[in-house]
Amino acid sequence: MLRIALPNKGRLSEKALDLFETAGLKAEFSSARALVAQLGPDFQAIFVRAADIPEFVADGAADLGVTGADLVAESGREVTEVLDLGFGRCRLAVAVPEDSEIRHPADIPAGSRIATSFPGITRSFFRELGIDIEIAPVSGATEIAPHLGVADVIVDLVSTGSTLRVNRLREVTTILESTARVIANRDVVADPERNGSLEEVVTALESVLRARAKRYLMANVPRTRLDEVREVLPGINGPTIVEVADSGAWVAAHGVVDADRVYQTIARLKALGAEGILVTKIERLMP
Ligand SMILES: Nc1ncnc2c1ncn2[C@@H]1O[C@H](COP(=O)(O)OP(=O)(O)OP(=O)(O)O)[C@@H](O)[C@H]1O
Ligand SMILES: O=P(O)(O)OC[C@H]1O[C@H](OP(=O)(O)OP(=O)(O)O)[C@H](O)[C@@H]1O
Ligand SMILES: [Mg+2]
Repeated sequence: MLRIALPNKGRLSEKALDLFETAGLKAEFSSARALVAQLGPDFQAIFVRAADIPEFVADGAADLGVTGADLVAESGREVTEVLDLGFGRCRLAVAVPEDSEIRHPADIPAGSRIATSFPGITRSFFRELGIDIEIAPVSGATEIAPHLGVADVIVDLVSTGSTLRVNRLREVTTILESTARVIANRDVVADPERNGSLEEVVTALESVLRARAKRYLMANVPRTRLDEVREVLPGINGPTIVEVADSGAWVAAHGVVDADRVYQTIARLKALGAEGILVTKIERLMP
């Protein structure tokens, strides 16, 4: 049985649980506050802080885990990244008060105090620039530090940028981009048996991610326009064409299309005389 570490709260927690559930691995808790759950028949989930997951996976306390790429980098631990989940997208940025003269990282004077909950990444970033800085460690709400006089500069996560704006801060540069990742213990990857189970989980998760980017589209189309319909609705191996009962003039065409091209595809099908167009989500998609 593989043990999977999932974030117990915060930005990644709900999306991770939802993804596993859609992939057929629903967490079964024994009680409301349980930090351990059965995950399908073959896996066990432990619920811990996202920041602790790289450590747990590197040490083998968990075989695999879901956490941010930022937290993996900050931990400095050796783990194998097996899948990019695409959500939890943010960047780790250097920011200064709006009215600061600083335009580039190189403008940051030696001796500056930098508030951050990413001391490891911040130190190595400024070491490479050859600027001596001092870290003011914080564990959240970093954006307030410059206004309290605790720091001149911050290094923190940015997604929409609204927290920076509200706190009258301006981004100077991005240190790294991050999304949620599945990471695995190196010994697990090297062990053929456990790697087999790991691959099973990854394949299931990938099938959900792939499906989320696609839609299944069905339409009744005039038989005489089938060649053109094939161009509009290419599907995986071309559209599926189904006879419509008692209708010689019409056939049904089914195909898989990119979610962001549904609108355009519908317009083109309509121009070919299509009727009864139906679009549905796909739960899982294995090529
Ligand atoms: N604004 C955001 N948009 C998208 N992803 C984010 C954002 N903030 C954080 N993340 C991602 O989620 C991860 C966990 O952040 P989260 O805020 O849930 O945890 P935390 O700050 O350690 O804990 P908490 O906020 O519960 O004290 C981050 O390391 C990052 O990968
Ligand atoms: O660019 P935005 O969309 O505004 O998002 C960025 C904010 O989100 C995160 O904080 P979170 O809400 O997790 O609070 P925290 O500082 O307590 O972790 C991050 O630390 C920023 O403060
Ligand atoms: Mg946070």
